[in-house]
Amino acid sequence: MTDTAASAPLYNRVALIGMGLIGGSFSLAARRAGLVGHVAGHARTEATRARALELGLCDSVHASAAEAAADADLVLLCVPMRAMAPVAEEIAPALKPGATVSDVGSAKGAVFEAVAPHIPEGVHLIPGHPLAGTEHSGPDAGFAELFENRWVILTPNAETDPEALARLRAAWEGCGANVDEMDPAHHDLVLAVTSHVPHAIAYTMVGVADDMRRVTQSEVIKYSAAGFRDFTRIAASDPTMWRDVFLTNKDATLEILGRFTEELFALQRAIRIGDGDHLHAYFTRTRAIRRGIIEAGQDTAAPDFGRTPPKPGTPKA
Ligand SMILES: NC(=O)C1=CN([C@@H]2O[C@H](COP(=O)(O)OP(=O)(O)OC[C@H]3O[C@@H](n4cnc5c(N)ncnc54)[C@H](O)[C@@H]3O)[C@@H](O)[C@H]2O)C=CC1
Ligand SMILES: O=C(O)C(=O)Cc1ccc(O)cc1
Repeated sequence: MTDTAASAPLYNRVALIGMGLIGGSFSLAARRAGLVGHVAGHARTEATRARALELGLCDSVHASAAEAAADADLVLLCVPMRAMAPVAEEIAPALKPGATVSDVGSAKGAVFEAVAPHIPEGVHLIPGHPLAGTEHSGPDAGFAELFENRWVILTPNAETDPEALARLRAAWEGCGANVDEMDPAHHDLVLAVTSHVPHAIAYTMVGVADDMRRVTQSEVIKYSAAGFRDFTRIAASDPTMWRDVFLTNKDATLEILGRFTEELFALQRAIRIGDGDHLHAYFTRTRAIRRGIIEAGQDTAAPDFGRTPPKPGTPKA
């Protein structure tokens, strides 16, 4: 990263539309690596704008998203999924020819559908998704190390300008991420399996436990083992963000939830009829999958996916 810092920034002016966990983390990482020049930030409330300046997430703050986007070389949409379309419509007239518009939203088909109609000729739209986050939100949640050794998926298409794509890829790599490209529909299915449905399960399980708690008082929380505590962490994620994820990745989520429910019913039946062979065979298969992941060295994201931000001044590992 020292080399990058010494060279010219990849983007002279960046507009961050939304300065919460992901927008704030991108800014801290990109500024630390010298990848960006001036960062103009937009947030809806005066309190967030003031806090973002205080935390050094941006150089200037703007009450209007269009004002922040004006003259920017990169406009990064870091808002909840269903805010993408209104924001794109608002900034469209201000976009500079040759600029890149990207985003960090958790579903990719919906972003393209919502944003592309507003993007003027000569502006490059390259949707993206960092597979990194925590259950925290808002400007104080951001930290520069969030993307280190995490995947960022970009979803370009046949018309995407190769130079604009290479520059965006370099920006995320400069933030410490590994970058892959994917078709948006494939991305949405993969993420439904690996992130969206697991969140739905966590939300449901915590809801069930909460109902139980009314019967057992505090026992559910008091005696919960690590698995359930992880569920409570995930279920503490931002309700607006996750409402939007499920509503905008509807088809893939319903497809995977359907398959999940079928498997769950089969498991439920095996327990009811005492089919130990079914249970044993199922658990043997899933254990082999986990071991395969570890043996292939692909378990890099798991141990601290929801790690807490390092304290200011903590030396980098
Ligand atoms: N939280 C996570 O772990 C991850 C989130 N994402 C995606 O990143 C995006 C942002 O998420 P976070 O940074 O976690 O959220 P956040 O809640 O921390 O920040 C969102 C920002 O958007 C602003 N905002 C909300 N609605 C807006 C609107 N209608 N117009 C303008 N600004 C608006 C908020 O004021 C805030 O500054 C979402 O699309 C989410 O799906 C992607 C990867 C991980
Ligand atoms: O905190 C966790 O466990 C996460 O799963 C973070 C996360 C949330 C949403 C995404 O689109 C990507 C990553």
